[in-house]
Amino acid sequence: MYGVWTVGQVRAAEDEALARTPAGALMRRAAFGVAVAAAEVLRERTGGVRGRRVVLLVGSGNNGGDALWAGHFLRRRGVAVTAVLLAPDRAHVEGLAALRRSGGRVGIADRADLVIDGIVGLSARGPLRAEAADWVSRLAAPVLAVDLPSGVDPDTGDAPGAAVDAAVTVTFGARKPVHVLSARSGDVRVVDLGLDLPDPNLRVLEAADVGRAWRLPGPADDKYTQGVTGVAAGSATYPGAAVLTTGAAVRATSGMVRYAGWAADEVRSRWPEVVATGSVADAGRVQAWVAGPGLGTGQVSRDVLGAVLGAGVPTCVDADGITLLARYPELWDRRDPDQVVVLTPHDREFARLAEPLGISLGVDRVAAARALASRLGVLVLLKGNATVIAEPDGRTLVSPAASSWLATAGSGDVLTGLVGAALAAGGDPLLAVGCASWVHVRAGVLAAGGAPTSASVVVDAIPGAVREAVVAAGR
Ligand SMILES: NC(=O)C1=CN([C@@H]2O[C@H](COP(=O)(O)OP(=O)(O)OC[C@H]3O[C@@H](n4cnc5c(N)ncnc54)[C@H](OP(=O)(O)O)[C@@H]3O)[C@@H](O)[C@H]2O)[C@@H](O)CC1
Ligand SMILES: [K+]
Repeated sequence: MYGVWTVGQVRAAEDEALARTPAGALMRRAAFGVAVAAAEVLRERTGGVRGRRVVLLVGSGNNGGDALWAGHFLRRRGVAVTAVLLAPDRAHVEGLAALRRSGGRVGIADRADLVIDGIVGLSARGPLRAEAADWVSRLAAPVLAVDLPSGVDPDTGDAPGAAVDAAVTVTFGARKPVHVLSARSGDVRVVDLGLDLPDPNLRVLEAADVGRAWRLPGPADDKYTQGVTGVAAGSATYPGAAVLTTGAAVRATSGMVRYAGWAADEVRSRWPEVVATGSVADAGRVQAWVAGPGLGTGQVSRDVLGAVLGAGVPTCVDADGITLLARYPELWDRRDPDQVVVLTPHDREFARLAEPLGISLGVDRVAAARALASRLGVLVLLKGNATVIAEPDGRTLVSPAASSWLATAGSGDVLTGLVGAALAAGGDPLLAVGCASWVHVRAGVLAAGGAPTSASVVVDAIPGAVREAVVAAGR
């Protein structure tokens, strides 16, 4: 698990560190880290360092100062360095002097093996200004971003205009939200500045965390004790949603999965291990229900959702289930107040539910997810390229922006099944949902293997993803 801190938190910690270190020392440490990473990228991409060409895009602040100092360190390793000053009269004085001392040039960029983006860092506000945006839109070489990709908001990951698409970002002291919320950050490396940081604002699960938390069968377990997942999904029109949601739960645990709904025949024929019935009332005992994918929004679907919410176990509500909750808020009265409810909306479903409550999605997805979680007293998993999982008390996990292979039909149904299985297995619901999301992302990557994939293949990749996590945890 690693933490993510807001710009405000990092600034405060940096101020304290600046006060106890000699002037310029933190910047040189940061810039040295940039130079080391740049040399690595040059070696990986061109086979060497000496004689390679690096262009620095230098803005008016300390981010530009970092780039200039990094240019100075790269010059010492025989790299040809050219600095493009976007605000020549405000360029960092010591950094520019150091670059010039070591033989770096200032001028117009020509061909580059690597561009170092020092346009703007933590003081970034709004879209890039015209000249910077123009440079960014013409970039052809791979980019190493200093602290964060310019053009992306540090706290929300939003890119309101032209923005750097970094291969690598070297950040300082701590990861900030941009590094997990925007895929434009590329591969993120952190240079330690010895900052004294408070509790993180967000947390990110890693393979070993998931492997430690995932429920594995022990010698005393049978099919019931590992947590039975109930699935109320699918309809005559959408039997596939039932098959995918149920399948994800089947693949995620060795315990039992029950299905209740109109697609019982389809589910049985694809997953013979599932106990399938026509209604929630006949389904038998489960430790968690999932409801919603392909369920429909008619009166019967409404009754199904009410039955699930009142069943006295944790519930995950997705897709049509969310639409029903938005349309018929009285369904909340059916909820067992002692049981956790997880909602897994995409943006439109989020808006359907949140806007009547005065909560809009906007660019700050973390704030929006937290607001809805707190307002409804539920756990909200807001799907997106980066997935945000917020609890009513504010604890928040993020599954970082990664590959887009999971943007495929039925992918959400798979996630719902995984969440159900993780909830049924017990433990801290936030951790359970975070683990389900991690497995979903990883299964998506394994299923794709660099080429287009589909939800059924993602379902089949779930055991491989769980195995990776379990191995990482040394179990
Ligand atoms: N503090 C520390 O301990 C350490 C800090 N370090 C480094 O300092 C960085 C923060 O530096 P910083 O605060 O000097 O500002 P920075 O981000 O370079 O911005 C420069 C100026 O750009 C402008 N600008 C704003 N928005 C813009 C836009 N959209 N498009 C174009 N321009 C825009 C705005 O100037 P304005 O023109 O508005 O006057 C702003 O002042 C941090 O990210 C890290 O790299 C490291 O050395 C480690 C130690
Ligand atoms: K930058």
